Amino acid sequence: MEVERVQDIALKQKNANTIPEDFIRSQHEQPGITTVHGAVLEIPVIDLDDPDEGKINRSIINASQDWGMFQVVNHGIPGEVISKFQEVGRKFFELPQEEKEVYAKPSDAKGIEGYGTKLQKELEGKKAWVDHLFHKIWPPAAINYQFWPNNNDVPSYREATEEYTKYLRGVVEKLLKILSVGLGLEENEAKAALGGDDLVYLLKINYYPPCPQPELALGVVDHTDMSSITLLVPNEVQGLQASRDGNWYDVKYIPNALVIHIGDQMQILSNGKYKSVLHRTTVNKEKTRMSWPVFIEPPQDQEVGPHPKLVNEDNPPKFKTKKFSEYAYCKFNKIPQ
Ligand SMILES: O=C(O)CCC(=O)C(=O)O
Ligand SMILES: [Fe+2]
Repeated sequence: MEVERVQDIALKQKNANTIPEDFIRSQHEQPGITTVHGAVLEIPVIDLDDPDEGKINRSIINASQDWGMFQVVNHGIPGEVISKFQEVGRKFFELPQEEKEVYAKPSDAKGIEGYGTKLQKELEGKKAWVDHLFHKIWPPAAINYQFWPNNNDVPSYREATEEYTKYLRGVVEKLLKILSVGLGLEENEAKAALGGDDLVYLLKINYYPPCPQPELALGVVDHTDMSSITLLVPNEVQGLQASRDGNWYDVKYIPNALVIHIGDQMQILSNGKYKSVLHRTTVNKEKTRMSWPVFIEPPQDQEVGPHPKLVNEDNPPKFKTKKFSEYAYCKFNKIPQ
């Protein structure tokens, strides 16, 4: 095995009560110092079953401009569909290490699908307290089943994940329509400009083992998602934080709610009207935190830029138009866009 998994490091450190040096963040990042506690500001929670549709639409549009993040409840995905989907993901991470390694991202493979741990070089010398499994879940032609835990390793993984995907697609369609109308476009125009029915749903399962010094470490470090939007379900352990005006706020855990992030491609499409949210995750001393973001991404060859109907002489484009693959390459390699 080339990379040491955080899950293994956590087991070794359990009795030491300390974390290895390369997980200790600099002071300006340490959650123990930088989190605003008892915050008055709260990320909006939106009821998708509210009889007042205008209110739902306005709340989503406002939250996307203001925070770039919100939670939705009564979204139509049954609680047991979410629980089963989460249970099979948890079962994967409970497999013996060598069985998980079968699904590891091959080091020479293009793309990011597979089981993995961020390499140090990607994080400027610091390590993040998290392992992950990435694989696509939609559309069917884009799926690589080699990265889905098979039935011998995790029974029902495929059924539970497909069931969740089916319901999630309904929520994605709904949100993209609302966001499109919020820009003054026809309801299908935002989706069409992002890749239409070729939009890729990329699942990531994050596994954050217990961390002896959670105030010094971070799970996923601060970033914006590259996606158009991201829909996420966490487990019950607090950890997600959003940044606003330079401060970090906890995103309250609400059972069965979906957390929605506006990602970079939606910010670009909207010419900056919607904000791609800066966020990060903290870890817990006793408990394992997990989360299941699904990134709704343009296909690799899709050109994305400010929508032509939103730019003119008075409103020049604030972002370049480029292929999603090129955007992703620049982001990974920290090349200015
Ligand atoms: O774990 C979470 O709640 C968020 C993770 C995240 O932001 C990511 O994986 O991009
Ligand atoms: Fe993220």
